[in-house]
Amino acid sequence: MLCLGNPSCEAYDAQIFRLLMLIPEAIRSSLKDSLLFTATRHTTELTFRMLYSLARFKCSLLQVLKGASRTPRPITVPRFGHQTLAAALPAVGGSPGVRQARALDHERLLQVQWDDGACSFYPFTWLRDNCQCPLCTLQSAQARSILLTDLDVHTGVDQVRVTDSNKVSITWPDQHNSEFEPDWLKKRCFSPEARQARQEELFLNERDFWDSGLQIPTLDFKEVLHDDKAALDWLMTLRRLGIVYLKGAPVEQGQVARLSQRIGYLRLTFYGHTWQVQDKPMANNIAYTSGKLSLHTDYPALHHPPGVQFLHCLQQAQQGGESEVVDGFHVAEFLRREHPDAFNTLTSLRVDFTDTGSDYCDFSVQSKNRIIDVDNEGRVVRINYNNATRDSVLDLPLDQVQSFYSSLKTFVELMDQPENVVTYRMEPGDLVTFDNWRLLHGRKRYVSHSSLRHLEGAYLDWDEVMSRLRILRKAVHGDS
Ligand SMILES: C[N+](C)(C)CCCC(=O)O
Ligand SMILES: O=C(O)CCC(=O)C(=O)O
Repeated sequence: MLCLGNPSCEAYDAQIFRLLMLIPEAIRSSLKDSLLFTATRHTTELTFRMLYSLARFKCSLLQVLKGASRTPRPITVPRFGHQTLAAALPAVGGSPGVRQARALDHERLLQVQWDDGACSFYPFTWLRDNCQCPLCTLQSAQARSILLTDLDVHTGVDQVRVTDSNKVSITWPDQHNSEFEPDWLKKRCFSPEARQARQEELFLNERDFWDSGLQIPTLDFKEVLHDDKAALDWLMTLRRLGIVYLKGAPVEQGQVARLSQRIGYLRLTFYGHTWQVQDKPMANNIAYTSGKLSLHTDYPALHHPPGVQFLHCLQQAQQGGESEVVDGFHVAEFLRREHPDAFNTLTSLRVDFTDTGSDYCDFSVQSKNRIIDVDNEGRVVRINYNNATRDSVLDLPLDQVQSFYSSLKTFVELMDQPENVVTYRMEPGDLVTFDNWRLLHGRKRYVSHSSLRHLEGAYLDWDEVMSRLRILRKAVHGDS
C-alpha cells in the first residue's frame, strides 16, 4: 500500500494505517500525502516515530475520538502511543490504580486505563495463559501448571470488570475466572518502553566502560560476607564495571570457596572446584608457570566459559607478578568504530580452541568460539580469547587466514595500549573478583625461587551471580 509494493513493508504499512486513524482528520490528510512516497523500510521507521509522537494522546482523547464514530474502527496500536513507561512501574505507595478495564474484542486485547490516564494493553491469550488462580498456577513454585494443550490461543472473553479491591477480573467463555492485581499487570505492560525498563531491571545490561584511569572499587572482604548492603554493592559494581577488589581476606586457602557460598555455588571445571596458580613442574596450563601471561579471558576452550572469576593472593613474588586488566567491551567498541572490518571478522569467524591434559580428571576439550560475541542487537556480550589455548587447527578457508590474523593483531594491539590497561599488585589477603566474559587479564612474569607465589582461584557463572544480586536487591531495597 504505502511502500510501493515492497512486501517487507506491509506490516509497517498496516501499523501506519492504524496510527493514522488516531490522528485528527486535518493532520491526517496532509500526512498521508507525504507517506505515499515512503519507499524504504528505514524511512518507514522514521515515519513511524513521527506518527508515534502525534499519536501520544491519552486514552480519554482516544475514547472521545472513538465515541464520535459509530462504525467500529481499528483500535490502537499496542506498539506505540498510549502505553507509557509510567504504566509499567508499580504505583508508589502501593496505590492500586486501575481506573477502567475493558475488552477490545476485535483485537482480542484487554485495555487497562490507569489512574494517571495512561493505558496498557494485554492480549487475551496471554492473560488466559497467565491466570494466577490455584488451578492454573502452582503457587508454592510460582510456576504455571496450566498445559499448553488446554490453552485456546484464540480465546475471547465473556466479561471484564474491576473488582471492589481494584483487581481486574475476567470471565472466560468456559466461565473460568481470572483475577489480576494492578501491580502485577503494570509490571508486565507490553509497551516498548516498559519492556525495555523491565529487561534492564532483570538483567542489568547497562555497563560503564573504562580505561587506564579506572580506580578499581575496593570493599572489605568480611563486610561483603556478612552485610547484605555491602554484598549488593559488590555485585552491582561487578556487573556494571566488571571488577571489584576485596581486601582483608584471611591468608589461607578456602576463601574463594567461602565467597562463592555467599552467592550460591562455584563452577566446577577440569581444573577443580578451586585451583592453585603456582609455578608447577610439568605445568598442565601456562598459568601454572612463572612466565608472562598476555591479556586473556579464561577458558575459551569451553563453549560456555565461566562468567566470573575470583583470584585470592596467598603469597606474592618478590619480583614481578603484577596483574593487568583491560575492559574488553570498551576495546571492542573502539575496534568497531575505528576498524570495522577487523570487528566484522572477529565477530563472525569461529576460532578453534583446545585444552588437553589431566587435573581434576583427564580432559580433551575443543571449542569453536568467536573472539568477540555480539547479541542479536549487535551489542558486544562476551570476549573469548586466550592465545595459549587457541588451537593450531584453524578451520578457515585459505583466503580468510590472513585477514583473521590481521584483525586479531589489531584487536590485541588495542588492548595492549597503555591507555587501556590498569596495573595493580596483589598482596596476601587481597581478592579480586571480575567479569570473565568482559575483562581480559594478564600478569607480568615473576622470579620464582625463595618465596613461592601463590594465588587461589575459582569460577562462577553469571546466572548464579545475578540470582543472588536480585535477591539481595529485594532484601536491601524491598523492590520486586
Ligand atoms: C588453569 N586456570 C584454571 C588457571 C586457567 C585456565 C584458563 C585457560 O586455560 O583458558
Ligand atoms: O597469576 C596471575 O596473576 C593470574 C593468573 C591467571 O591469569 C589465570 O589463572 O588465568
